[in-house]
Amino acid sequence: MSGRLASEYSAWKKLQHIYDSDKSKLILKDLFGQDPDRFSKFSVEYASKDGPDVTLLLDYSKNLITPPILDTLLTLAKEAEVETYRDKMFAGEHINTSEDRAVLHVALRNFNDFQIQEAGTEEVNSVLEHMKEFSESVRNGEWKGYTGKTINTIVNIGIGGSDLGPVMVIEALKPYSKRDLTAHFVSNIDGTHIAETLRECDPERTIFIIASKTFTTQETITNAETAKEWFLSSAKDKAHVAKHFVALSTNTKAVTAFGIDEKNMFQFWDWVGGRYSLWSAIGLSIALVIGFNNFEQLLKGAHGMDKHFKETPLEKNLPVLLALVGVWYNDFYGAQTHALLPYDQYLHKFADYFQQGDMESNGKTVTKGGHRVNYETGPIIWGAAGTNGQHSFYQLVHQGTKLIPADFIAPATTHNPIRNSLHHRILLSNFFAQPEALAFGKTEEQVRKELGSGASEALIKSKVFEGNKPSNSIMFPLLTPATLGALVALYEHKIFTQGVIWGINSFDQMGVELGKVLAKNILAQLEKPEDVVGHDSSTTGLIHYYQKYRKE
Ligand SMILES: O=P(O)(O)OC[C@H]1O[C@H](O)[C@H](O)[C@@H](O)[C@@H]1O
Repeated sequence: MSGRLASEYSAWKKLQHIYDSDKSKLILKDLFGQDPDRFSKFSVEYASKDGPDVTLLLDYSKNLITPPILDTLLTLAKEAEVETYRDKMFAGEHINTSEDRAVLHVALRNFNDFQIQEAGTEEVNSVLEHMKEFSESVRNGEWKGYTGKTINTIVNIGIGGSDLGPVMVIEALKPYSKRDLTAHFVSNIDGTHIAETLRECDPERTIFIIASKTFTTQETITNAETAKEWFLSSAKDKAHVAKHFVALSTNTKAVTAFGIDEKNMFQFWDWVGGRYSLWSAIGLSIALVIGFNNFEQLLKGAHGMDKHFKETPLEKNLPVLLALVGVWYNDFYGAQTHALLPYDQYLHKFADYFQQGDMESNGKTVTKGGHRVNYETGPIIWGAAGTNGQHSFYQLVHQGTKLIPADFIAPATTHNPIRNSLHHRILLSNFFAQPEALAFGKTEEQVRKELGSGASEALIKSKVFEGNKPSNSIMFPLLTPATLGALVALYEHKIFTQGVIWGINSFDQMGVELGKVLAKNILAQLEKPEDVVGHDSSTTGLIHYYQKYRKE
């Protein structure tokens, strides 16, 4: 994050040289054959030092690396001053330079451990206390709606970072949820989203959580106004809004202007990036659904990983290792994407969540110093829960022409050990088999032997698996709140580390602005064809097509 071009580091040049000269020798089958200890050399087990017990195993042995390559990658991290910038982040320095802000999501889950100097951090505990009181009173039925009934539904209205984190966590921690409290999430401006949700809500028993850091996001404010209108069509009296609407924001003025009482507002601060905000007041829906104690466990699990990231030498540092092997494929092998493949149905939103987390953070073309990069930055993140992906896109991962590094993630035990864990054993057998198949493939000789004489050459060729496809495997005993916290923090710090190496600012999102501005301008032109001015012929043609059919 020094803003230097990564390609100027001597370790980068060395890596390029190694790649050019040794690429053909980097064959997983051979690397494993040559070194029976490869797994123990290239795996690390993380155990939390204090707080809730969390253990995580990272096996990165199925990567196209050797000890000298890993050493050079570690040198690259040193040269890029990953440790210095990490310490700057924890110290509250304004490492988000374009917005002149600190980056302190770690302060939200700090529990007074690290010394952090930044205005607002001293208020973290009181906001947590407010979240605790509120979530408990809703959960235990003390909080009543305007007709005196208890609350059975919450609707979080927010988008991007004010939506994806809570959605992912609530899905992931379903075993801990209060089953008689339904949580809905409305994000899209498409009226269908709120209309379909409101059909399932009873105005007397629903709380709307308006989640927006800025409280200016068009989608969220429009959806919130629609929800308020819908609510008031039953409740009539505006005074009832206080029982049914709360806000999560940094913008007190806009919240009160919307009509939400300041005491129903849960504050956070500009040093919390949207995509890093699930740990803040934005996590209120999480606390409501899984209970405050479990929310706190989530935070503590993340804090354990923060400590690990902050205090562990780079060669044993999980986020750093994940980041470095990622850089190896992204920048030297030319891999365009990175797949997140959790073998846990509860983690089915994990890849969606980190699409924003990673792509909004590291999808940049200029360094902090304003230079255009001459290498690749953030990868395209995608994925789906195993085994579903196996029956759709794995064909391409196994036999397609692209190199797709992947992280396989699985819990050793399940919350649903039905049929004596039969399902889980089958799930895990796939979790073990897929990285093995990707790495080691199936040779033409094997196929020939299997098919016997008479098989056509074309058929033989089509059944060959070239192998040598890299992956990481991450395992943990069970998906608990604390484990999930650690897992999410692991990826957050991976993203940070890569951003530092690439010299970019991982904490702004200028790339989302242009479309917003153009949409605002177009909205004002939608009424009449003669208003449509200042566009290219394609955009004009599309708007005219809409105007032919519009009914309102
Ligand atoms: O929380 P809000 O201020 O409503 O922002 C919601 C989202 O919208 C923006 O366009 C950003 O790209 C996201 O980073 C942010 O999470």
